[in-house]
Amino acid sequence: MIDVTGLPVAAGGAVTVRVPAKVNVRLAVGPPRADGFHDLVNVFHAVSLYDDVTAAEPVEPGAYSVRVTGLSADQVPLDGGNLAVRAARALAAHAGRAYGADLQIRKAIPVAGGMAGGSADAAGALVACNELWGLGLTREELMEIGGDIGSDVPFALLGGTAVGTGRGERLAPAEVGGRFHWVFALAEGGLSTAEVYATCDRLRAEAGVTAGPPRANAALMEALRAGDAAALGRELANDLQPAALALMPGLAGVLAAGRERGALGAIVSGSGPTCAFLTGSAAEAAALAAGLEAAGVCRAALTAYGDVPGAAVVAAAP
Ligand SMILES: C[C@](O)(CO)[C@H](O)COP(=O)(O)OP(=O)(O)OC[C@H]1O[C@@H](n2ccc(N)nc2=O)[C@H](O)[C@@H]1O
Ligand SMILES: Nc1ncnc2c1ncn2[C@@H]1O[C@H](COP(=O)(O)OP(=O)(O)OP(=O)(O)O)[C@@H](O)[C@H]1O
Repeated sequence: MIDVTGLPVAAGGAVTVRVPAKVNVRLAVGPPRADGFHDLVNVFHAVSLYDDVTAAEPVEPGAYSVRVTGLSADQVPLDGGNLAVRAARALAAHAGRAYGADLQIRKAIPVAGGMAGGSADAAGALVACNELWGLGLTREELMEIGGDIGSDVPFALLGGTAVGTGRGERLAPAEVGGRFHWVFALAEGGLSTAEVYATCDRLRAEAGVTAGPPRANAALMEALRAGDAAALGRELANDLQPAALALMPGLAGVLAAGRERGALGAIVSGSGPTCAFLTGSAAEAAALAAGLEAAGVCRAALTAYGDVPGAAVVAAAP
């Protein structure tokens, strides 16, 4: 592992929180709002790819530092723009105290990949610092603070499967009747979430389409409830997919490669460019991942299952 900052590891107490990635099994996007965001019906599903966030005593009193290791660590900002640092600062401001923290992030969630890796790190920092500083805030209170950092942050705290409305920050947990097995094909490079939403608006305008309010899908919710992978595969839908494909045309070939190899469903994950494939079992997922890698259509193909719980403390040292 590479320590990209070379900062010393802080002495004293430390709390480590594990946070899952997400895939959106339905992402229905309404027209742009006056504040620049879009109303959504966003069915989040947490999957077993995790970032670990450790919060320790600050290197200097009141200071925030961050070190990042793991997958594409060199693409993650190390200044105040890091979403984990922003979240820790927001929590300290909420508490009205000048705490400071030394944050360590071990990344396994692709950066700028449409799987909410940055949001996961923000959620991890909120849970870890809440514990480190002994604040005792509830998960609901942390979700409120997290919603101001990013639309996906409250879900990273909640986990499981949930329907997000508003910007995606208002969550209602959904029932899931079984384990779903996924393959995630990682792309070279990332996509900017804001640019993908803007491209969605542009493509709709060019096609003369006026988007109505985003709508739920009863058949999808029933497939989740029944644990029926074949039915879920048929109902997967992402309104941002045409925009992601317009910005990265090669993704169409990745989706086709997964379908040809028997995936039950193939979709761009969130704002992309990661492509998600649903399969019928862990063995099918492993075979599909190997097939996609052998075909050379992606940077790497990872297997994971869902759903899994949201941000949780996995280690704490006094
Ligand atoms: C694509 C998804 O990942 C699906 O879960 C999310 O909608 C994006 O969530 P996120 O990365 O947390 O995004 P935010 O940090 O809240 O917003 C980044 C940018 O995405 C656009 N954005 C985001 C959410 C939303 N409901 N409407 C939007 O138009 C806005 O341009 C915004 O400035
Ligand atoms: N801790 C962090 N981890 C990853 N990216 C971060 C972090 N903090 C800030 N960023 C910035 O945020 C950008 C988006 O990162 P992120 O990995 O959250 O994208 P994403 O997975 O596409 O998110 P989403 O699915 O929520 O749209 C990155 O390009 C990076 O510059």
